Amino acid sequence: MAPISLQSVLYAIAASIAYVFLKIIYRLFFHPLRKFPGPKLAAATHLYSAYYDLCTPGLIKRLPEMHKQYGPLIRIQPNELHVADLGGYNQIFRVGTPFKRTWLDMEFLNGSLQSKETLPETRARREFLSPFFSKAAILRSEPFLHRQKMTKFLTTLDKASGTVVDFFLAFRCLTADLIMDYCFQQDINALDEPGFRSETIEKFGEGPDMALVGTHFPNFFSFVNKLVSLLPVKMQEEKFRAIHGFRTMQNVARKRIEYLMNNPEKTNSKIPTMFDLMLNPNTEKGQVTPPKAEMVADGTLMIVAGTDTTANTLGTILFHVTQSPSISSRLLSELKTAIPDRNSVVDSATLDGSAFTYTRAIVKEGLRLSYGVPGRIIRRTPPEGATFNGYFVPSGTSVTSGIYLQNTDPATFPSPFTFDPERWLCDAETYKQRDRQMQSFSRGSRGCIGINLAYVTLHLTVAHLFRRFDVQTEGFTTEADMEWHDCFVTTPAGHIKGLVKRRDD
Ligand code: HEM
Repeated sequence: MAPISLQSVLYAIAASIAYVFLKIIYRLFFHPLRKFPGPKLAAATHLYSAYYDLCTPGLIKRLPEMHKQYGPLIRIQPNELHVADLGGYNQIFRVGTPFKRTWLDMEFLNGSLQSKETLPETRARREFLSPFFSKAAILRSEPFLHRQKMTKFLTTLDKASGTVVDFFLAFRCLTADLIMDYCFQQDINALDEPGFRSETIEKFGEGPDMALVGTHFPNFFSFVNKLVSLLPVKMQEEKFRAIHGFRTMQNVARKRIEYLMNNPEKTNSKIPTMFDLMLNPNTEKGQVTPPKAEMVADGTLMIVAGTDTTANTLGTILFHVTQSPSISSRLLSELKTAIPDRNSVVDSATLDGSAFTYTRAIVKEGLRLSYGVPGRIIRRTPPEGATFNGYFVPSGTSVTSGIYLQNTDPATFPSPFTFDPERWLCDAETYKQRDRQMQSFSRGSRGCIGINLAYVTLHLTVAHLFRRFDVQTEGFTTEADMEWHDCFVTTPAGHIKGLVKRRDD
């Protein structure tokens, strides 16, 4: 083969530069989205939003300012618009929406519910899962699940009284054990690890760091993933710690599925797992058992989707409550009246009663300020296109609208960044309006399937943690530790830690 000449290399470089230049000219002056306002650099290249997402706390935090400057519908990528108002959000995410999800190749989640792009595929999978996540199903399992895990969590804290506890890890151990036990009737006993230092949880926690790299550079991300998968397993797990976390979770799910497949008589237990339901499809309804790899991916998805989100909300609540003497004393006074015996464990139905109104308001405000999945949840316009704010948006355009923006809308939530549970103690009509604006669990056909499980976990943890313990975060956790960046879920800069003291009364 003849050697490549310097001249050919120079031609290739010149051709690449010309290609990029022409592409930018096209995007700025001929692209169907050319008339939409926004920074010119964002319209010219994906690198604009990639820079803000990967090198700053996230593009999402710049969006309020950008909307103020350019209006309610702005171009934030060559082929992506961002919608600011609630009407636009509801249009994209409503029940039966024709907007398709955009899925990026992610090894551990391919085939899961979240990877389904179209509504019929989503419905088929959710039909299996929705009854499993219903409020009634979660309440049925509470004596075997939440009561036991909560008791373990509180006992460990009792033993830690007088010491500083890393609640970032403690909440993740609690939520991971709960979700795995609920979904698979097996967990990793993370709550048993001294100091809540579960190796799997710590490694798993590094997963979100890579999430936005995948969003901005999907081909590169997928290429690197494939290369990594060729390395010896030990090296993969040492050098890419999140992979070890994911594999451990996958193995727990796979083991359960294989056990049930080999012991079909066990799949009719009174408290079924999500896999029992999938392995016993209702053929009259046209249900079909998903392939094993997809069931494993769904198992992994539940842990990915439910662990950090719920733990982040608990961290947000712990920080704000412990930093405000007026909020913490009002909460404690409610809890002491409603749970006179410090050591008793009440059930979640009791927490729905009027004796716990302030506790629930705290959870609601914690959900608002922890933002769920704060950033751009990407959807594509349907073949017929769509109209936002009177402007036609052509078919196949990516449109996004972030939860962060909705949850901090100052018109609905005055002083939006202040943790103020009182805002939820309002008349029914105002509550409804604020609730409609808050999107922590998103909405519609792709809204959070784990919402009931999340609420039960949040109510029980907040009520019992604050009833039994005095936690002092001041001096151990700073505002800077709580500053988050967007990694698909919110990821705080530091760990929330606090000195735990057992209450005597
Ligand atoms: C405070 C806790 C939680 C918050 C704030 C939250 C928030 C969200 C949000 C915003 C979405 C929509 C994401 C999107 O459209 O891409 C979502 C989806 C989802 N959530 Fe949650 N979540 C929480 C807890 C849970 C729990 C406990 C589980 C299950 C164990 C769970 C399972 C899921 C699943 C499977 C989806 C994907 C649904 C689909 O694609 O159709 N979540 N969650």
